[in-house]
Amino acid sequence: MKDILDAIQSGTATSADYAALPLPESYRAVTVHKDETEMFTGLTTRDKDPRKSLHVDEVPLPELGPGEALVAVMASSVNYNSVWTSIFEPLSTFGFLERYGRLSELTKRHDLPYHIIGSDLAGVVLRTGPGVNSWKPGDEVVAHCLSVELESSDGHNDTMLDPEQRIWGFETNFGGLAEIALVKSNQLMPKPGHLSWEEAAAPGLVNSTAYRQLVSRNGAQMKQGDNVLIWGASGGLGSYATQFALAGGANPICVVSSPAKAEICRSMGAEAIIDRTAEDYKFWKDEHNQDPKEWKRFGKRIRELTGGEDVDIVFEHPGRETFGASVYVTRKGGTIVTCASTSGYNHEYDNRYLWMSLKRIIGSHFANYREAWEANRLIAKGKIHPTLSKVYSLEETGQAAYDVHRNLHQGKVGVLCLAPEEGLGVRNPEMRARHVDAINRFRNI
Ligand SMILES: C/C=C/C(=O)SCCNC(=O)CCNC(=O)[C@H](O)C(C)(C)COP(=O)(O)OP(=O)(O)OC[C@H]1O[C@@H](n2cnc3c(N)ncnc32)[C@H](O)[C@@H]1OP(=O)(O)O
Ligand SMILES: NC(=O)C1=CN([C@@H]2O[C@H](COP(=O)(O)OP(=O)(O)OC[C@H]3O[C@@H](n4cnc5c(N)ncnc54)[C@H](OP(=O)(O)O)[C@@H]3O)[C@@H](O)[C@H]2O)C=CC1
Repeated sequence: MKDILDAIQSGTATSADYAALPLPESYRAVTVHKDETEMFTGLTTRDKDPRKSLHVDEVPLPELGPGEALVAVMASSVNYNSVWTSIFEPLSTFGFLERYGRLSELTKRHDLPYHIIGSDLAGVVLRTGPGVNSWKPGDEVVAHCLSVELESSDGHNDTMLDPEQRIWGFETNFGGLAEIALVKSNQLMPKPGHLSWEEAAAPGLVNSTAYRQLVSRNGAQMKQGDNVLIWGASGGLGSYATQFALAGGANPICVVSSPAKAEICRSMGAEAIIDRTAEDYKFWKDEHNQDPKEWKRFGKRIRELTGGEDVDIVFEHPGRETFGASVYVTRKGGTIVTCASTSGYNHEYDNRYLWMSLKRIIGSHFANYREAWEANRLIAKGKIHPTLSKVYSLEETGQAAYDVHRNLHQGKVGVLCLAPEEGLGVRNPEMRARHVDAINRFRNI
């Protein structure tokens, strides 16, 4: 592993040098263990502690198959799907690995008693399998997390519709929170040269998801002037949704839960901000009943901030706690676009406000190949910036996931894998200098 790191750090190693480097037989990786899936039984979601279930293990290097690449991972990031994996909710991810393992001889590799997690990476290609022509050892890359087989016609217009669509590092093994990762080569994209390894690894999953959800024709098709209500506007998804709204000429209405988070949104350029803690919205009177008066109070606040207008689009992901309010405050003919249910997946809303006002609910999940590429291109062009706040070591991944689970973080939380320190890997310092304030906006707050 030291030789690999030396080659990356040298800045002069050629593709042939990388190809000649021997690969280690094993590497360090963040895992959950199959024999621990019941460890939190009886605890509330909040009390399930990722620091107890996430391990750093020495694991054997997987065999490289056709169309695949092994990547030396310099940095990765924590996504909420890793939190779900670590607390074994809503399901243990070992069921996904078993199902994938039944597909073919090659996919059997994924069905193991440990799950190497992580759905983002920035690093360097070490080896490519048969049939890979676009990438070679030594290429500096990021990887998006869409894994598809593409053997069915269903996925050929929109790769997210492939019946064998999976999220790498969540529904497949050999994820990015590790020193080496196994990906399909069509997950690879060029690493933006103006970013360090940990900055480049931060946006991938959430940026691509927010792009499809808000911008793409498969999502809400946001346009100039739209009022866009963004829940968790300084969080993982929300910090990119806010940037897309601002860059696309829309008017974000940012919902956050503290003055510090409100300040981050303001510094991104948002003007309409609602602190949900300060304003103390209680959309649920008790476990079973919502309070439409609170939806109305929330809607009135939005109207105050927009000069009397309702929202064209709601960027939804909190789920059960907010969904009734989201449907209510959307304007006639508007769109609620949802990709998640952090607070519970059995949503309740008053359907009269949906059909009588001709609103639409759109389900959205990650992004297809093209959308992920376009989202990464916006990062590479400096139009959208990483929202990295804090960086942990691989050993501290449990703590990093705990921070995200407990909503103690801002934006994105990074993890150094092979990178010995922060700030390495910048290849275009001139471009970086032009954007450095925006790149650092979320740091250390
Ligand atoms: C990028 C980052 C993303 C995120 O962070 S997202 C947040 C984290 N993700 C989650 O929380 C999602 C976790 N996943 C799940 O909870 C489950 O994964 C799903 C609920 C999405 C699906 O559950 P399942 O049990 O896989 O699906 P089923 O459809 O209930 O069961 C599969 C069996 O049901 C059959 N079936 C499917 N549709 C129908 C139908 N319409 N009529 C009859 N049967 C149906 C199938 O064929 C299959 O059958 P057979 O087991 O024999 O293969
Ligand atoms: N389907 C897909 O492709 C994807 C789905 N997801 C899912 O989306 C969800 C959010 O992910 P991500 O943005 O990375 O997570 P983060 O935790 O980084 O951000 C979410 C933010 O939402 C806000 N929030 C959380 N709970 C509530 C609540 N009950 N009511 C109102 N606001 C709330 C919080 O902001 P504040 O406290 O400031 O209000 C929080 O910071 C997760 O469930 C994740 O699994 C994520 C990426 C892709």
